[in-house]
Amino acid sequence: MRSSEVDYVFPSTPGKIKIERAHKVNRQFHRCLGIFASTSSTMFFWVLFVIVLTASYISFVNSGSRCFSSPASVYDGVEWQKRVRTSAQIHRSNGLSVLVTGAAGFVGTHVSIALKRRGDGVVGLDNFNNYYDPSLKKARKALLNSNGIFVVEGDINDARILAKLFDIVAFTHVMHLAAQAGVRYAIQNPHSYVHSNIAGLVTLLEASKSADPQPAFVWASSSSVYGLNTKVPFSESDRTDRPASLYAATKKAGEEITHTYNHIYGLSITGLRFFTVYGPWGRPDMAYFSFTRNILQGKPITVYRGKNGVDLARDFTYIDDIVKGCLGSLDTSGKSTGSGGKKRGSAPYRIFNLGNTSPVTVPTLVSILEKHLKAEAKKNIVEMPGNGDVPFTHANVSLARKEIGYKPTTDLETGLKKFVRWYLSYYGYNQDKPV
Ligand SMILES: O=C(O)[C@H]1O[C@H](OP(=O)(O)OP(=O)(O)OC[C@H]2O[C@@H](n3ccc(=O)[nH]c3=O)[C@H](O)[C@@H]2O)[C@H](O)[C@@H](O)[C@@H]1O
Repeated sequence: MRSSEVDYVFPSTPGKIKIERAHKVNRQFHRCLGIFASTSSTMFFWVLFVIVLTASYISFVNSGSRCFSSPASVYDGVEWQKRVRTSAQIHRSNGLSVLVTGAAGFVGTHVSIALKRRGDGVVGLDNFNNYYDPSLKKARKALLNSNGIFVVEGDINDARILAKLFDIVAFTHVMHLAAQAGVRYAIQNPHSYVHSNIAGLVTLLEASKSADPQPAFVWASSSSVYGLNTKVPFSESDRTDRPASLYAATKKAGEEITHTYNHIYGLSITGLRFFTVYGPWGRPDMAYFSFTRNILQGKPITVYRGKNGVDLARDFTYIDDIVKGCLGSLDTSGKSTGSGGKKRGSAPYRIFNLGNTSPVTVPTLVSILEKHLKAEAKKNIVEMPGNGDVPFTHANVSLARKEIGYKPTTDLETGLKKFVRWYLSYYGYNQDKPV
């Protein structure tokens, strides 16, 4: 991969490559200088030296500042700090103060608003990357702002911004929803999964364990960790060592990584295995969303089918149920026990399935959409390609019910009706906004 491509894919990766490149330029410059000095007058040499050194310094500073998603000065402003503090303010007794990563994402937006509405303090963090249409993320940000939630534009890989945020606010909880999502996209861009779901996770855990007081940490794992399991429904104690995609592997790695931070530093950890979450303000890369767009535009949709003509099925879970699961997890998370890099006792480590408990096939999903959209889909049925998909998912949520009071209440028919209503109000029948 060319370096320009690396810069594009990883906008916030600390700029080791660039800094090294700047040093290399300096070294080459000094080598040339030696040759040049021997043949020129001292005066000319020093004038040239000062000019070139200045240019070299400016170039170095510029390359350094590009290495981070945002210059530090943006975060140091009095006005900026005031916005962070105001957004984090708690307006109920025993309320929480939550740092929500991926706040301008689908689940992040809904969870942030639900927390704010019940009087908790919320500060959002989002890098607004272009995995899917950033204008949808900007629209979600506007919605969050109108609910009194400030979303900081920054990346979970940027340790400086994280340290700054923990410096300004004593967060009681981190709700970590920022991730590279999507099962099949991992074939095209594997490194983006490692960058966000592993490197970014570790950077955020480092900041969380160093914070004083340490927050409790609740984060989004995925139903995809069950991989090639055939035992249904999926329970938390089932095997998760046979992932079918790199996406699933990074989520499984996240479960192991968070365990070490729980073990060594006493961070309270709750991992939530989300099962194909859908609903208003959803993700355009997901099947229910792209099918809706194509059906309305009269374009064909591709429906994958499993081996021997078996339909694929998903335990599609409505966003409002997921939000209840997230809030229930935050409320019951228990305290972290560490400070100054040492733990004082054991802290909770929990993993819960958040699913709907009633899988629906993909062709049924399509016919529900056809009904709500009053339009027929042009179906192109093909065998499921070997790109990371699993044939079915099905959640057992008894543990989540017992521990956090989770009880899904929205069936796919009802949830899709709400989604379609939102879709038409947001994009209109003519769909003049990009998706
Ligand atoms: O629950 C999860 O763990 C995962 O759920 C979704 O992943 P997925 O279930 O694959 O959701 P979709 O991409 O919406 O696909 C749903 C179903 O439609 C099928 N599909 C998808 C796309 C398409 O063009 N045609 C098609 O038939 C897929 O094979 C799958 O069976 C999310 O995209 C992941 O981020 C999340 O972690």
